[in-house]
Amino acid sequence: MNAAPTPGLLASVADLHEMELARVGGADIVDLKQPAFGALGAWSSESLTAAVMLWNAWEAQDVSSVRPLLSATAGDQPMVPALLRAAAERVAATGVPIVKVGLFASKHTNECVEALAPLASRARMIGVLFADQRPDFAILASLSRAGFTGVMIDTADKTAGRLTDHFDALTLGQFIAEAKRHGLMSGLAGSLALEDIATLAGVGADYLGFRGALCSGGRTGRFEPERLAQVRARLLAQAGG
Ligand SMILES: O=C[C@H](O)COP(=O)(O)O
Repeated sequence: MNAAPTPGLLASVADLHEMELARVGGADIVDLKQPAFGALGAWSSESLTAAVMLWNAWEAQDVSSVRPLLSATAGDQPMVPALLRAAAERVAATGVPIVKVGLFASKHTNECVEALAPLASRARMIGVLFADQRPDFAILASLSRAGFTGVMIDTADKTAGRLTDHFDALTLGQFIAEAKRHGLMSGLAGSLALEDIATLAGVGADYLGFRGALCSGGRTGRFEPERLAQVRARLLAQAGG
């Protein structure tokens, strides 16, 4: 059986300076998230607009290297269809190419996904599930029907352990296989640490997402280029087998 391809590295950043550090450090996806505002804390529209301008400038400045993808989180929103749609549309309106929307535990998840379908037809949307909220993976079919680009598992309560404390590699591999079956790009995140890479690099995810592991002083602390370099080196070393 062929080994799973090496997952890409998603680095969540809290400001434009960290955005540059993530690019220089080789992140494959630069994810605009304000960790001080929760699991999927959102940047302001003005900051997102500036980030899109910087991202476009990268394209113009350096055509030799591959520009990282750019995503942004829509905030820890209540699972009310109209509110979730408005939050996602605000982010998409700034020109950010990939919008990450948190699907927190709720009886209204399917309604929320349906409410996002019109936006998913014109913007690349990623639905974020939360391992510490025991998500129902049946939602993957709804995300696919609604036109979502991808799905990821993260953790909502950053004091309640890492992703690998909630799901083992076998379960995560089944989630990834189900996402692929539904044509969804897949990501794993949730207080991931260096030592999680060996466990997760082979489960077939398209990317692994990091924030806490990239910072000194925890996820709301200082982004450290050396930490990003360590995570990237560990990922690439896993590729080498
Ligand atoms: O999508 C990736 C998340 O930003 C991971 O953040 P975290 O390391 O604080 O759980």
